Amino acid sequence: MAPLRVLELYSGIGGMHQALKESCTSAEVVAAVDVNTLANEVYKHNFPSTPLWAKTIEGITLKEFDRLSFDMILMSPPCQPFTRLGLQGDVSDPRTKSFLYILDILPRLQKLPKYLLLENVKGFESSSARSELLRTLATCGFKYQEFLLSPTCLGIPNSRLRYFLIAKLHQEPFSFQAPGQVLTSFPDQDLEDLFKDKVIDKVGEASSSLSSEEKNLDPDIGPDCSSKKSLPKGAFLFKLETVKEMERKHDQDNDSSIQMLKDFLEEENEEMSRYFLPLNSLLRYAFLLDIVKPTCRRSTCFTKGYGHYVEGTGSVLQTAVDVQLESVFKHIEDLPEEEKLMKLSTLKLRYFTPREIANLHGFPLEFGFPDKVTIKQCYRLLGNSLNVPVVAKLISILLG
Ligand SMILES: C[S@@+](CC[C@H](N)C(=O)[O-])C[C@H]1O[C@@H](n2cnc3c(N)ncnc32)[C@H](O)[C@@H]1O
Repeated sequence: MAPLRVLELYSGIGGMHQALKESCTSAEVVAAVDVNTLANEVYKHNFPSTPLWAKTIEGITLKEFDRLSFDMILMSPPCQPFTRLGLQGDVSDPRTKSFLYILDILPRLQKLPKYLLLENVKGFESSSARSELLRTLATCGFKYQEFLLSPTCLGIPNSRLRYFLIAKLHQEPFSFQAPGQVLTSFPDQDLEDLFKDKVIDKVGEASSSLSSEEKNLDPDIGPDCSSKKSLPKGAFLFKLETVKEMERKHDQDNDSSIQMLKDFLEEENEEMSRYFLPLNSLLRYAFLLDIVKPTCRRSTCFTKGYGHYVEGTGSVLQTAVDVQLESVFKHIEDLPEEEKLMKLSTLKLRYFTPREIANLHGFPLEFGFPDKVTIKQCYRLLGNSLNVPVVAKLISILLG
């Protein structure tokens, strides 16, 4: 059989392409489209033979689309119009224009693609853009299924709750299809559970199977710390964390179905010193950081501001593994600044390296960044990207 002809829209650094490879599908990406010059350079570095269209999607004509004669669309449209802490401009946000253009083009194609996969943030499921998408899919005769999934459901110690839609044309419905419901686990994960409580009955309602962190987590910005700040002082055990949050973290760290972070970490060496948190950040933000050890089985969503903004952009790593976090933070607020800093420094906190984030995202070791890309730029690009094994599994389900 001829390889599937795949069109990758909003291709960024190529997370979708990587997932397609990992899914072992016989496929060829016939065009990858993105306007971001730097992302395109990273894409080219890793997928040199793929035709890269460095232009806006709305600049591609119907004729050009038709000429590509693709069987599948993989796409991650910009998320900002749908994030909870964003302005939620939805369809009126200019960044949604290209997506609406795709929806307009789709029914007019000479040959409709057989398959479609879309990734976006949690929040998309209750947007008007999603309603438009479903309307277009119905017009064209697609069967679809929606999901809200995090890498934790594949045993990966990273929260990155994302909306996914898979759709196929003129075929039998998916065997597990749950119309009008957003599934929060993969269909082969205990089917019984799936239909008992692992669905969102009405769009936008959080399912009982999501962890409390994932229910509250802002998909792009990370946990909302402002609510913690407004809690009465007595509610904090230490580090502005509620007992409930600490229990949740403890439970996650004891969940042996999830791997330990150490499996994803680079070896500590002198080079790592550049990832240590600057002292002023330590003093200012220590109470708000999500601090994890290599033996933890969790980390919060790494966003594009990681390494630049400290608060809520992703976990930091405690490399002094024998130091007790609780003892460092005990009564620390009563200490003079210098002593506070001395205590905090004993934790040896550092940022995860871009390679470590790429590992958690499931990019293989051979995936790399051109030398000219700075660390900050790597964080930005990775923060915009996706979890490869989650998408690879969805592609397999879609084609299965
Ligand atoms: C959420 S990111 C997708 C990242 C990608 N899946 C990856 O693995 O890196 C959205 C991407 O869409 C691109 N983009 C946004 N608006 C666009 C448009 N109108 N035309 C083409 N690309 C666009 C951005 O440059 C960004 O790289």
